Amino acid sequence: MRNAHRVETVRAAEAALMARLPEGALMQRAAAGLAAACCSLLGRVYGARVVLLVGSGDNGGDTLYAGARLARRGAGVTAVPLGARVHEAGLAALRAAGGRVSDDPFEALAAADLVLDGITGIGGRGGLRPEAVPVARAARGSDAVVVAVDLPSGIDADTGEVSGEALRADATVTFGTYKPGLLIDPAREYAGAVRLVDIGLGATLPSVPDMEALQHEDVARLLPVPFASSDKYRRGVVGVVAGSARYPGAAVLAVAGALRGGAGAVRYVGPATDAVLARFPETLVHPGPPEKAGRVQAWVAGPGLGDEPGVAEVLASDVPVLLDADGLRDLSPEAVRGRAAPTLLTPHAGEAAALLGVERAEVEAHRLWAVRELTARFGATVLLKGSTTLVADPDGAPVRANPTGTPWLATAGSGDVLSGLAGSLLAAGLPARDAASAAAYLHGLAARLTSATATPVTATDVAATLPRAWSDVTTV
Ligand SMILES: NC(=O)C1=CN([C@@H]2O[C@H](COP(=O)(O)OP(=O)(O)OC[C@H]3O[C@@H](n4cnc5c(N)ncnc54)[C@H](O)[C@@H]3O)[C@@H](O)[C@H]2O)[C@@H](O)CC1
Ligand SMILES: Nc1ncnc2c1ncn2[C@@H]1O[C@H](COP(=O)(O)OP(=O)(O)O)[C@@H](O)[C@H]1O
Ligand SMILES: [K+]
Repeated sequence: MRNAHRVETVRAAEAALMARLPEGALMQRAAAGLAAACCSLLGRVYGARVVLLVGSGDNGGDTLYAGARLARRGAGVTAVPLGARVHEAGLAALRAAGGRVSDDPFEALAAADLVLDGITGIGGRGGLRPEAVPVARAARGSDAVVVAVDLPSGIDADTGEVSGEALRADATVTFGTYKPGLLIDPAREYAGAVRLVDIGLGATLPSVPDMEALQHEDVARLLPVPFASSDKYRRGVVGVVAGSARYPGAAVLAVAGALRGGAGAVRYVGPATDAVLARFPETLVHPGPPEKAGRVQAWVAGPGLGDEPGVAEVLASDVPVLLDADGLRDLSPEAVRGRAAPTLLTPHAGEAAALLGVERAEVEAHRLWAVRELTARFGATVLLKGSTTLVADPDGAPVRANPTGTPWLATAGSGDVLSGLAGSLLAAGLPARDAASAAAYLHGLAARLTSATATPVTATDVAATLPRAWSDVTTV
């Protein structure tokens, strides 16, 4: 599991740890880890030209001490102070190691091999200040590798929001724990590849994080495995209410996802039975209504449904229900709140915006807020799709950010595959939060495996690659 903690939590844990350690020890740990990461990125340190962008706080201090370590190994290190103050002891260490200070950032950046962004860390508020903006742009425009210290300056560490300009890094070296902003777009994209440096904070951080991201081994533990005594009904039957005369393909894609999600059987209910059977003869089909179709352990309703009935009927059932696409249209919180069994909503940003009564751009800029707000209003588990898929649970468990996926997934019908897959995991008995996050993980991984050759993927490809993703996750 990759854990993330909010600034307030990090500060409290740091204070508790610092009380047990000699003064400055934590900053030295951070600087040592940062310098080591820089050495591995540079390959050859001796003679490398390194520029430090130094703000007025401790983030600048980390950067100066790391710069001093690189200077001692023969790098030519130039610090560019950008704040009203500078970490004096760090600056003295850099000078003692042979580093220099320049007030012309542009000259230094033009020749740099490596740039360290130490403008702001967890103390940063708002986007970059105007005077730092041209410097950040010059860093990005240079040939240098840009490494953000703790986090890219200008992003919001707690939410992943970016208001104004932020520095775009190739890599981020973060200390002690991930920050939520490093897991959530738009900020996540600014961070590049994130490397965590252990500074001993595990001893004082709370065991329940503020956010988390599953890894292969976590997903492997969640996925259902049949036993010798299993039969198809005990493995779970997932019912799929999807498709219409206009969108029969959505039914096929949702069933494709459902067949690969570990349920023992998939029951399709709706008008696209011919299309579904032509593609997947193993499907049990029924024209509807859902309550006449036979027993299921979970329902998926909505993909390509148009104005076809079925949503109200599945909401009236006493089993877990996943609503997607047309199943979310005009959905009232009361219809969901009154249910005894779990409900999982899987909107994309546009659907989330409609449910919240805001513009789509608002959801995209404030993804964490949007997923939490939907969860609170509907009393349901919510999977918000998009560039970073988020899963929030009404019981207040840490929000999960999905670390897999690729923008190639932004292709028609891929969401239908996801809803079938997540519904199948629900039917197999996973709690809604686990079903949603394991499904997003496998779905994103399947898309990555499919697009490994940098070619466009189709929703059908993603569904067909789900078994490879499953095996990739379970054979670590
Ligand atoms: N507290 C600790 O024990 C440790 C802290 N460490 C480092 O310390 C950092 C936090 O240090 P600070 O609390 O000093 O905070 P920062 O270094 O993040 O920055 C705070 C300073 O930046 C200014 N500032 C705020 N927003 C700005 C903006 N948008 N543009 C320009 N300047 C802005 C503030 O006026 C303040 O002077 C962490 O991110 C980490 O890098 C590490 O050394 C590990 C140990
Ligand atoms: N920019 C992006 N980066 C990564 N994944 C994305 C991006 N845009 C969309 N996705 C993913 O693609 C899928 C699209 O689902 P959805 O919007 O419901 O499409 P459809 O309705 O056509 O099936 C979701 O899993 C979503 O998370
Ligand atoms: K930084």
